[in-house]
Amino acid sequence: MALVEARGLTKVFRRPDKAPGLKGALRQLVVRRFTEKVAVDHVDLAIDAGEAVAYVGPNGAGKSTTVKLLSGILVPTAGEVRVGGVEPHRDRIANAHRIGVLFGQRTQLWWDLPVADSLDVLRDMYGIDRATYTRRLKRFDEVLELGEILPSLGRRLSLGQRMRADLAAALIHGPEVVYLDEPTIGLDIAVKDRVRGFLRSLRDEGTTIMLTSHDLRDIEDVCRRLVIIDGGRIIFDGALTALKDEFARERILHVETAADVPLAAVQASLAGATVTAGDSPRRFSVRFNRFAMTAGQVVAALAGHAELVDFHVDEPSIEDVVRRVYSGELMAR
Ligand SMILES: Nc1ncnc2c1ncn2[C@@H]1O[C@H](COP(=O)(O)OP(=O)(O)OP(=O)(O)O)[C@@H](O)[C@H]1O
Repeated sequence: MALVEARGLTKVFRRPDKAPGLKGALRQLVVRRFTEKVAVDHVDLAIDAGEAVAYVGPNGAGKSTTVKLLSGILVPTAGEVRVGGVEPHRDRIANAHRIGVLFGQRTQLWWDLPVADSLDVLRDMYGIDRATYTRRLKRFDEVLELGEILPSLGRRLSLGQRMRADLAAALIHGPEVVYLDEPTIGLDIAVKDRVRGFLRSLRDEGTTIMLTSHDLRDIEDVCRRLVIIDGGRIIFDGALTALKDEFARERILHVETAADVPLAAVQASLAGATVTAGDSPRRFSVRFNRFAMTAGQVVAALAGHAELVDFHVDEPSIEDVVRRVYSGELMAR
């Protein structure tokens, strides 16, 4: 059985529909009207222990709502959810010991306490023994340079410092599953890299990770599986490489020639490809389907028009591919 399991998981929010002003308020007292928003719509998800899954989608897609359902903060409107066999919203305490949650936009540190005290409160709450606590803090310090921020009050931290402290707070009890929402937002490049390395090591030690990020480097570095949600529904669930392989048919050959070349003639010799002018008459690019023709064939066709000075082939980035799945241009599933 998967460690995290959701079947037909659905969350509908009801918001009172109130017209503005006193009249609207009075009318609402008499006839209560609501607008319903289906934030998560029949989501099926199974995550095995030790998997690292990226959970991505455009703004408002339903990512945070899913994480809140999985962490027991919200009660599902319909469907089932289990983490390690426990229904998170029914057994919040058992679930809290098992999971770690980081919401990039919110903190779980106490504003008026030094970070060290916040972590100490968590140590007490989770009943972590001193030796384990000290070992974990040492490790966090190595990766997150926690030592320097331990004496600072929660409210004095910069965004980057807060994120590092919050990561420590989310992981101090050694959770089996961690839900991380934008864990590298606001961090400088060097710290981002270290956090990613740290998440990879957690994954390799068997921690299950569900990662939400708009930074596709986070995803590529940490996760092998990608789940894309849009409009509350899962529109892709598979290996990152499968997404790339399935959809990244496109290759772009960038060319520089020794002499000006009439692009219409180039286009005519490359049926099925698209030729686009570059920033000079001797530079252009050819977009082609790598399953229909090879880069070698394209180069051979171009060599018939002019001497090639330089060329290189680009493949679409995963960011590009995901963007196209969102936009409906590439249909997955
Ligand atoms: N408490 C709530 N009451 C009413 N509607 C809500 C509530 N929480 C979320 N929604 C709506 O549900 C939808 C999904 O929101 P959610 O926060 O899960 O999206 P998200 O994918 O996490 O977006 P983002 O990337 O912007 O954080 C949105 O349309 C949002 O407005």
